[in-house]
Amino acid sequence: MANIDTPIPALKLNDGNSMPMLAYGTGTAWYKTGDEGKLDQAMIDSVKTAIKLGYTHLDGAQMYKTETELGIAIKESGVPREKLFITTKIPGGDDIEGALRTSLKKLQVEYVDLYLIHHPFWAQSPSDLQTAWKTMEHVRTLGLTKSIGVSNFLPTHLETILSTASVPPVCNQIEFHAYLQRPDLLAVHKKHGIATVAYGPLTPITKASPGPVDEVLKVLVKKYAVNEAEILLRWCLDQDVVAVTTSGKEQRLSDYLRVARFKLTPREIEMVNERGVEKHYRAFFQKQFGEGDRS
Ligand SMILES: NC(=O)C1=CN([C@@H]2O[C@H](COP(=O)(O)OP(=O)(O)OC[C@H]3O[C@@H](n4cnc5c(N)ncnc54)[C@H](O)[C@@H]3O)[C@@H](O)[C@H]2O)C=CC1
Ligand SMILES: O=CCc1c[nH]c2ccccc12
Repeated sequence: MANIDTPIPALKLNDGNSMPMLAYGTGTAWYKTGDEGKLDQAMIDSVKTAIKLGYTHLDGAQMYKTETELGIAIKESGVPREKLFITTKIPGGDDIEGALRTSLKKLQVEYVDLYLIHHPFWAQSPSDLQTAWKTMEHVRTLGLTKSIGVSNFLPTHLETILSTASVPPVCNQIEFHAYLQRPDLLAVHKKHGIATVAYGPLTPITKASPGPVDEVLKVLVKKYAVNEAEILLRWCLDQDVVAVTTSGKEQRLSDYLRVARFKLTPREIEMVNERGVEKHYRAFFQKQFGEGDRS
């Protein structure tokens, strides 16, 4: 039974669909480096726990090699398909329709809610991205996904696909937290009505700890009687950014849901932002961005 007394808000997307603003991720903590066929029962149990607690937005990817586990958990949860928001991602631009059909089989669903191009770094030329985006539009028309979007795209990649797109991406899933605020990229999102979806939202208290936002977090933790993670997740939501987090610990998953119960003030968001820009930290795709790049 769901333990949410206050529902997680949803964000309206530019194609009219809605996305729950807190997601459970099946990548970090769960992705496999080895044999995809070896089932991870701990992950299945954790996804079922998350769904039981009230998570409806589940973030997957072909690259994580965990779509089969995600599919089993969804099926065993007993929650009707239409109550869930399921995302998965294709790593590159080859055979997008075939890759999506394979993902759907593993996920044991007829359609996903959101299909993303995981990153743009495989493309050799702008036309590679444009061709891939046309195929994304095609799989949406076929009804294999309700919405289409991208991940880890920079302004130049977005402008490239937008210049030939019939349907714009609903979102760009990016690393986003107090130490990687990416104002230029978010301005492009805003200009085109593209939602920002944050992965790595807890980085300031995990990989990049200690740091300059710690003092502000301490004050806000006391004021709202929650923990640091919840402040960081709420900091996303209060800037209209969807947060994708994860944990194998039921208590943490349960705690995160308290984000629905409070709001930060504009001044509190600003305080986190002001201290956050004092430090730069990128956990993912460092090689592709290059040392010290802040975009
Ligand atoms: N599109 C992309 O390229 C990427 C997408 N993702 C997606 O986002 C999801 C979440 O990514 P993360 O970086 O893991 O998000 P995150 O920054 O929310 O970190 C979650 C991790 O922090 C740990 N944690 C939580 N509270 C903690 C505490 N107080 N102390 C120490 N550790 C704590 C959790 O156990 C979990 O392992 C992934 O599972 C995946 O679905 C993640 C990375 C890249
Ligand atoms: O999506 C998160 C980051 C990432 C990029 N490549 C891989 C491969 C396997 C797991 C995670 C990732």
